[in-house]
Amino acid sequence: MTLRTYEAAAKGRLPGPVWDFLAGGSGTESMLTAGREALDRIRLRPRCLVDVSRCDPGTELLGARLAAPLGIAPMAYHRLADPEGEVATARAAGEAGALLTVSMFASRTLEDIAAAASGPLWLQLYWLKRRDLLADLVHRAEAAGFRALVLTVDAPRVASRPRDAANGFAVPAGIRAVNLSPEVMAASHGSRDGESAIARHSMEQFDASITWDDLAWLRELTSLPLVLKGVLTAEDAELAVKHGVSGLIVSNHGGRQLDFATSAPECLPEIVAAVDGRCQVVLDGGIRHGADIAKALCMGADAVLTGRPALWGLAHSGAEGVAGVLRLLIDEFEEVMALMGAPTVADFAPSGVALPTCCRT
Ligand SMILES: Cc1cc2nc3c(=O)[nH]c(=O)nc-3n(C[C@H](O)[C@H](O)[C@H](O)COP(=O)(O)O)c2cc1C
Ligand SMILES: CCCCC(=O)C(=O)O
Repeated sequence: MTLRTYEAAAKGRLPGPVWDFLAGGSGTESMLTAGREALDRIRLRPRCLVDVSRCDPGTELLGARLAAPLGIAPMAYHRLADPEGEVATARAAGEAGALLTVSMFASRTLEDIAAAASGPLWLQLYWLKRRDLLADLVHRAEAAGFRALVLTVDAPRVASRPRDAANGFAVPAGIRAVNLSPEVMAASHGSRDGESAIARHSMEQFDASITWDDLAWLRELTSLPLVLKGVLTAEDAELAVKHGVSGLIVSNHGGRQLDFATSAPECLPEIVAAVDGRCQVVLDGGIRHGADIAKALCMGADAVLTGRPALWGLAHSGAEGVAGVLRLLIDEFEEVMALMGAPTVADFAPSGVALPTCCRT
């Protein structure tokens, strides 16, 4: 099996509009390839005659032990890909020793997901106008043993996504964001020609007025560490650190938000430099090979998240498929460690990559 085989199988199994929702991007879809192209242009600089008879891909992220610097990015509605949804994903992530970030729009309850998980869980939030619902989710996540909150900051609204608009995409009736009340999620259901229900819902329910000052409200609710997802500039990384965040996820939202943005791998070096060790940094978007993990670590990331490949695995064969996808990435990463002369994650340094000019600070 390769990731391509999982992808082809998922495409074959899923209804066209669901596939388009998973695979698609915003605007001209320029960002579906931009980050990937930047990653491909980064070359590895291996060292030789290093003892690599034992390679240990293990690491720690916000105090949690991981089998490798790898996690699953937050994605809404895993039940689109498999009836067990996030419960299957959580089992697989636990088995692989990877982090799972659960979307606020998960299609299984936080409690069921936590019961199936044996590894660390983070909960992702969009800032809803209904702050009482955010507070409820945060408290439930704490009680269920989630380790961190991820606030997605690149989506004051869901961007225009031409495939979803053309399909009049709506979340199918049998699948719901069960952690939120049906009234608040109603606009996500019910197809209308030429319009994405997901985008309509976000215009109705997301609070697009929040600013840095509002983070204090979230921080006062909980002692869980706060991670911001979707930061793409040194300026915002600096502000985030000043506001006491514990981590940043450098991300283009898988090409689904701002079209023509600087891509996440291009921004990573400037963000790592701005943060200067004051919080953890995670790269997300287009991670498709173990070598991508090595490249991210060399540029100063602490870990990476992979998105769509987990859903391909889920559509292919449920928990087993997700575990297969994670195993592929981790096995490839271990091989890259050996061939790079980097037996531990700490051995990946800036000198391990030759960066194209687009990725330089
Ligand atoms: C189907 C789908 C649903 C997503 N849902 C969310 C979400 O609920 N919250 C969020 O912060 N990001 C969401 N994302 C973005 C991912 O977290 C991540 O940034 C992106 O998928 C990573 O790129 P990759 O798919 O190329 O690995 C979603 C992405 C996809 C493909
Ligand atoms: C309202 C669901 C939005 C999830 C999503 O598709 C994304 O963040 O890309």
